[in-house]
Amino acid sequence: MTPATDRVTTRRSVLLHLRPGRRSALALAVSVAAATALPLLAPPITARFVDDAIAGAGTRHLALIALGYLALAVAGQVARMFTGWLASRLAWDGTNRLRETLAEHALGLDMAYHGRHTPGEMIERVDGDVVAVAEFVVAFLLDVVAGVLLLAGVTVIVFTVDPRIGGFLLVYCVLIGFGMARAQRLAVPSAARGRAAGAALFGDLEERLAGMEDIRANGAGEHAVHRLYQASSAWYWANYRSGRIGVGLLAGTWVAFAAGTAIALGLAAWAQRSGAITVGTAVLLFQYTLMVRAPFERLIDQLRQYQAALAGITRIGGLLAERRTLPAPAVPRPLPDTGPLGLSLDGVGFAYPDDGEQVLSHVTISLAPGETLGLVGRTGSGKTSIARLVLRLYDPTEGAVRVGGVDLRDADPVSVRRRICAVTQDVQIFAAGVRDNLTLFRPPPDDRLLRAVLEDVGLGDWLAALPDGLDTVLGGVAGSGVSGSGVSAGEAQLLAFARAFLADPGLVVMDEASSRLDPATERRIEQSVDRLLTGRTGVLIAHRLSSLSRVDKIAVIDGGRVVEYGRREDLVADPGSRFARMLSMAGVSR
Ligand SMILES: Nc1ncnc2c1ncn2[C@@H]1O[C@H](COP(=O)(O)OP(=O)(O)OP(=O)(O)O)[C@@H](O)[C@H]1O
Repeated sequence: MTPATDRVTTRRSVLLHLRPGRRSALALAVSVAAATALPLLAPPITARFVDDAIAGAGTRHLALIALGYLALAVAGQVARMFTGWLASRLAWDGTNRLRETLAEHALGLDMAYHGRHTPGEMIERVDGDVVAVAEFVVAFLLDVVAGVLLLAGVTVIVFTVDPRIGGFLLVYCVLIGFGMARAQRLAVPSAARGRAAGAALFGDLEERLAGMEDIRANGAGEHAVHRLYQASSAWYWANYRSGRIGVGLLAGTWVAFAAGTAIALGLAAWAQRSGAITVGTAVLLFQYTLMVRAPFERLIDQLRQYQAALAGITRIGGLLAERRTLPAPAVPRPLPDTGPLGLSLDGVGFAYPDDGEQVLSHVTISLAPGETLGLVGRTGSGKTSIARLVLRLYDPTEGAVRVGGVDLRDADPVSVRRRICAVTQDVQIFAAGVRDNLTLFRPPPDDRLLRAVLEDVGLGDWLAALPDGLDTVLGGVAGSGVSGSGVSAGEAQLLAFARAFLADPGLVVMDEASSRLDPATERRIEQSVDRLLTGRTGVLIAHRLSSLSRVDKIAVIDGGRVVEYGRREDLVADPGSRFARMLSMAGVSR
């Protein structure tokens, strides 16, 4: 497929989401036709009024014509308002469908994709671009379709009244339309640059806000403000350039219209003088010439929205065309439905797709169902990367990761998400009720079970202190800059354990919290870790060597390789082992 046909296909796939139902489309077509036809009937009434007035018609007769004109004007306005209402309702229905598809698609994309795009950029795509498209669809129906129909109607009528003036109007409309189409080609890329600069600014802003605590604590405020200044300035200049093009186009059309109206008026006056038409018909022709101006002006007004929408549709299409790099298995195999799951990594090698740099090599580890493994190693050694492979956020570039005897590349993704659970140190608390925060928006089990789980992880008193119990809306982690009903870092960790207990997985991957917690919370977390690992297979990325007292096996990772691997008690008993040396250096009792 060529890039051009590719672009057409992706645009079509976006527009298909916006297609209304048959009945709505019919209602819209009728109201657009009425909103266009009614104003076209007005000039003949004015012409009649002028001719009858010149011929000396009575006041009553003229008043009736004037009333007819008024009724027509009101009916035209009503039709236009109804079209506007219907068009925006249908556009929002369509764009909501599109937003849903986009959000679902984006959530299904790999971590590799999300690593390349900031959350702010995704928000701009799923919301900003979709809004631009919605606004354009409304404008397209009201101003573009209705405008083009009106132009066609005016030309046909003027042709039948006076073919010479009709011919002039046709040439004039074609020239203006051609000029605008050329101008649009000039304007679309500059509008696209404006929106891309906007997306970059919002992406930056989102990242800075999310990292507020680190930025403040490390005195990086000045740098952050400078980056924002650069992004805002790029946005300003991109918009300034596209605005300048828009203003230039508007000025150009004004001049073209003034010239066209003057010529049409001259032609009408000449035709009337030569006796070909009446004064009323000359007024009618003049009115029709004026009518041409409004749709063209609205068209050029919409050009900016059209550019934004076209650029938006292209980017939305690009996002929809984005495919997972993790291939779906041809015949998905479910992981064992119950009980702990065995885990084996056989000769695993891995490089992140973005930079292709080898971060893991020849990693071979195996855990029987119910066994637990502690991963230790310096920062950047590859522990998190191993965890990501076990969660199938990426596929290994060499070797295989098997869970419950099933190669994760062949495993049914639904059962992978159900049977393997991650407890990370970066716990996301959603601005939602406690219930939804525990079940992650899945249908909640019985409240008694939720309370029991919270009690078990040591959050019983916390729940009792909440104003609305399980219905209390949480807003964020304390100190994260997000307002909310006080969830401390420790409580957030405990909530993550409660989530894991509710999910009841067969394999748990845990990234131990490296942040300092008070001793009481730390004890509660340790107890929760113990209970969560009981009867389950577990991989624990430990930042404190003392946490490893509970695991069966230890793998010491260095530079992406397993440099030591064995049963914990064997390694502890061997004074020459790296692990034993690490324990003595850290002063941790064995
Ligand atoms: N998304 C990514 N894209 C590219 N490279 C990455 C990515 N994440 C990590 N890396 C690189 O992979 C290597 C291993 O990182 P990893 O996060 O697995 O180490 P770690 O042992 O978990 O470190 P830490 O203890 O600091 O969390 C590092 O060199 C890191 O820079």
